[in-house]
Amino acid sequence: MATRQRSASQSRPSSPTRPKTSMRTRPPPFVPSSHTRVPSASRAPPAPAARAETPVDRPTSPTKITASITAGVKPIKKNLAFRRPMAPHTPLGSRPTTPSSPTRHDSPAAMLLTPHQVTTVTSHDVDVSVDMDDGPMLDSEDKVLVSVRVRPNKAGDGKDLAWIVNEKDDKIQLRPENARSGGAGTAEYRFDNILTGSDNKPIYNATAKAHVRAAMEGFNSVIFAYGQTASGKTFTLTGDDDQPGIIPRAMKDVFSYIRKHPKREFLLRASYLEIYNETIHDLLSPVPTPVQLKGSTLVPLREEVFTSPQGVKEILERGEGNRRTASTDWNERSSRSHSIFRLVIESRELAEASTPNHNMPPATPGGSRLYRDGGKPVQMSVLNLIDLAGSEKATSDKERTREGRYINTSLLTLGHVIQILGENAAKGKSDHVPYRSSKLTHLLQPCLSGDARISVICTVNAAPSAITETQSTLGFASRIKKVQLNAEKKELIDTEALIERYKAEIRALKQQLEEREREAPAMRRRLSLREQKDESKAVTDISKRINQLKGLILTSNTVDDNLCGPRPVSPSKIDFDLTPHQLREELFQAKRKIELQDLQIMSLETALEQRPLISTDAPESEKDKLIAELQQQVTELSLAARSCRGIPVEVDPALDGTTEQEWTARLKEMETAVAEKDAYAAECAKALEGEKQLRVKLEEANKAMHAFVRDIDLYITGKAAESRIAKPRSSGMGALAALDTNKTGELRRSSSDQDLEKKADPVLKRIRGQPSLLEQMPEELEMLMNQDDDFDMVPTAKATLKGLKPSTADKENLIG
Ligand SMILES: Nc1ncnc2c1ncn2[C@@H]1O[C@H](COP(=O)(O)OP(=O)(O)OP(=O)(O)O)[C@@H](O)[C@H]1O
Repeated sequence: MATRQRSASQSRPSSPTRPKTSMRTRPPPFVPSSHTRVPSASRAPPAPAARAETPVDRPTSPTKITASITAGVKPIKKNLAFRRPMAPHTPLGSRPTTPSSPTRHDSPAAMLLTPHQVTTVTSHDVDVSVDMDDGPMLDSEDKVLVSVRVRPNKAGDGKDLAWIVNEKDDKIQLRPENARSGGAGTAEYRFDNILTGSDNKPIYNATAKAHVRAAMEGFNSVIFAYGQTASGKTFTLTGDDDQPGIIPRAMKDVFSYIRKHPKREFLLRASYLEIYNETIHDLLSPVPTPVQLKGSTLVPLREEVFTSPQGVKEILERGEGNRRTASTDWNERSSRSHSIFRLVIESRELAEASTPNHNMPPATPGGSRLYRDGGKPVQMSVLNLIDLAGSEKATSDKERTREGRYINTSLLTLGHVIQILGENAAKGKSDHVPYRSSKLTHLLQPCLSGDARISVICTVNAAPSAITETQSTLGFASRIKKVQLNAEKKELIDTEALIERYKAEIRALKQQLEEREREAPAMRRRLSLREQKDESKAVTDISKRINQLKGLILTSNTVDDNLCGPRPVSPSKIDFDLTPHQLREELFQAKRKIELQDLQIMSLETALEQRPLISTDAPESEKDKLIAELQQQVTELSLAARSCRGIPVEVDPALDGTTEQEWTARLKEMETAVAEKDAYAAECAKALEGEKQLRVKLEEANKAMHAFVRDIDLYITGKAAESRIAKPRSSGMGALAALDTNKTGELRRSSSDQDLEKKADPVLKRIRGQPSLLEQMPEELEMLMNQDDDFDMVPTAKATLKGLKPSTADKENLIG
């Protein structure tokens, strides 16, 4: 089974302590907190006691620093598919292979929430040609809208179907020839809609459009798909690129509705859950965490504010990526969990800025600040879009069978609850309804008990092989039709709505800004250049925050259901009916605004110089990557710093061994490099030793040569002495010169030498009888000349010595 393992490094970090900040402190960047307690779908306005932690700090403390939700969280791969890719339209009854476990795709990027989520990319391309206001109205609002969608057969001709499908009259009936094989009768079923085909647009228009509109108008609404596995629930709810399902179409309509209601402002936030094996999981949480159902409150639950179709697309994409799916015997990508996409819609009439509501009662502690501020009540509703897991028979895979048991049990409980509710409504009873028997019914309790408008799309497989399952689904559809609803609009007159908190924060920040603005001229004289820069930065940050908060609140001017991102607000027009005094006042205000903008420009320039490593609208995955890298660096540097200071370093388990692994690898690399260098050094030493030996040999050869030369000199000197006539010849011109001359065959004796020789004739005669010194060349020199081919230098030395060795002719010349 694919379980979500929570490593130490993935554990949620504790929020850092909030630093105390003075009034001059730069306000924090807007980062809604990750987990927000939400009211249950039906109990939309939270009771003050169970007040939700909201995605922002309280308006009264705009300078508080909110912890980044992703601190310490490992980045997780982002799943790029918006919707899980649908398996190719499987022929009915075909059996794809079964993998070992369901996938909870690697949780995608842990995110830093930005106020706009994603606002700049092109809007989700959904073809919704029917305007929301032109869509169908709910005819019987106290009843569940029940539709049956028949999945087309492989050929698409409806020929081999076991059911007679009458779309025109919204009837479905088992063919008589199939009645026996299914063990069922041929009773006719009638519902609000019987739909066929693969086009998702008519399905959306018939089953969901009115409910989305109701949600925008302040009613809690639920749309869910129920049916046997592989009957087309996910295809209906999510769809694919060619056929967007109910969820993307609904989101498109939400923006379309805002666009068409210029007198209201809206705040949208989304969460995405799944119930897998009776445990609720938050599909938007970067760290897989089970969500607890406390009463009707889900904790912890991540809610994300979004401001554009692209923003919600990104949320859906992430949630879809985290859903557990697996291949079963019937469906290649079977949902193994019930998934619930929740959209909280807050809206209220735009207040006329210049007309405070003086008629309202004064604010009392714990009472409504709304009246004091001239605000209007806030409508709050929840739209739940639910894709239930499919009921199924035991499969060939153990794990799938176990999941199937959980799925079937919770669906049975849902059926049971629906039956009791139907009976209670029909017979005017109030029997106990076992909502808490399963997580699904517990979660849906507020809606099922009547406080929501409900639309159910029962998907069926009309093949003869699935008659029993189809009958069971149609039975469920019939039972839920009997449930009585009593949904009412929720209007909050208190200030707990998020939209009001944002508004209050905007007011507080604006006040701060005005104060600063008033003090600005005096301050400029008093402050140093650096302080002035800081001041201007603080001012810019406040205005930035104001703009961020304003950006979260949507109006018809700021949203576009088709284009990318919010539109700029159109400039206000000049009213020529104003008196000169009023115009002067406006002019004065405009001048002040310009001054303020100058200040902002200065601060923006400073900010530009110190701009962050990554742009704020970079994809979440990049931000997460950068955060992870920086965290890694911080950890490594702090470890290094500790070890430098001699503090024993304990390896942080949160590092998950990665640093240690990295350093071990580096150490190995260095050891290899050292070993290579050692080997090279040993080779060098060996070569040096060889060189030394060569030098010794050369020195020996040198000595031998000198001895030889000395002998020659001695011989010549001796000859001169013996002649007793001439002075001895200098050794410089002695043997070597003589030998050189001799070598060229041009040994010339001077006439005076010849004379001397004649005079020394008796001595010469004596010497001639003895062996020549030249013939007495030392043996080792001879050896050296003939051996030692090992070294480069030897041939040179050898050549020199060979050059020195006189030839027989030379010797004869010399002696003779
Ligand atoms: N109306 C339809 N037209 C064309 N293809 C369809 C239709 N309904 C379902 N399919 C195809 O049938 C397959 C199974 O559909 P899907 O996954 O939506 O079933 P499911 O009811 O959600 O199953 P599970 O409960 O196992 O998750 C998909 O490949 C889907 O594309």
